[in-house]
Amino acid sequence: MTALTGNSLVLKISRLNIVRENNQRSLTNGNSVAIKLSRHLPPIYALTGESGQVHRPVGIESERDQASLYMATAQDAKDDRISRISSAIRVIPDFPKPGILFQDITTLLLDPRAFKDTIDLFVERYRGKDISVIAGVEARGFIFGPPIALALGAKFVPMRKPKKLPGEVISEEYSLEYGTDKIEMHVGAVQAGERALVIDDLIATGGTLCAAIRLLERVGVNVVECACVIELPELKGRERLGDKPLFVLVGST
Ligand SMILES: O=P(O)(O)OC[C@H]1O[C@H](OP(=O)(O)OP(=O)(O)O)[C@H](O)[C@@H]1O
Ligand SMILES: Nc1ncnc2[nH]cnc12
Repeated sequence: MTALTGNSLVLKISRLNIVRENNQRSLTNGNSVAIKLSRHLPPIYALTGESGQVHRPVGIESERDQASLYMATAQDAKDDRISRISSAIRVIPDFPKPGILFQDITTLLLDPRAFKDTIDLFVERYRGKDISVIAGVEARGFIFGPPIALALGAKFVPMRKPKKLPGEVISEEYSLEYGTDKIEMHVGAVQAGERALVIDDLIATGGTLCAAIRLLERVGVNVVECACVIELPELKGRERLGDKPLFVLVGST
């Protein structure tokens, strides 16, 4: 539904409305303004709703305008989700050791919308990419991996800390921002030739993801990409991954 109120154009799109008022854009819930958007958009525009579907804009002057409008608005909706995710992550100084700025994703999990946005962004990226294995790293990769695996119709393979898995395992050691550790995977959980995505909440030095990649590649799995919610770029984990693609949603918050 579309309505003109004074100099405001209101587009009702599923549960979100867009208002243009005094040359400022706002998202509204019913008639009350909830969020002011800061980025510039073309004068008349569309919005991707919760389903990710792009709604058709009105008053487009040319095919070219229309194409750039779709791109701008899809990007804005994506940015909106990213900023919601970023603001839902809490940062705790000096945990677990002095000098560490701990990125706490438990607050993201308390916000169902931001948590869903996180999963949706990963699923949108990997849908149709023929991925049969989602390998999640203990512990926080166990939170984000399974819903992605279910949405993609892939299996979830836990990469566990030592002595947790009951069957025959292969293991890899790695160094951390604070300490060293080891991860293990059940023999037979994956087959040579499968296409895998490695998921974790965060990349710091990249040691954990590199160990996960080594484990999978030792048994002939093709690791297509690694995906994390957060990257700490100053720790150069991306460089440690070398040519292996890395997809992240937010830089350190
Ligand atoms: O890029 P890196 O330097 O390897 O660090 C990243 C890893 O560190 C954190 O896990 P942590 O080892 O603290 O284990 P936990 O999730 O079991 O607490 C984080 O969840 C990643 O798995
Ligand atoms: N700064 C950090 N915050 C949360 N998890 C981490 N793992 C390694 N470094 C971390």
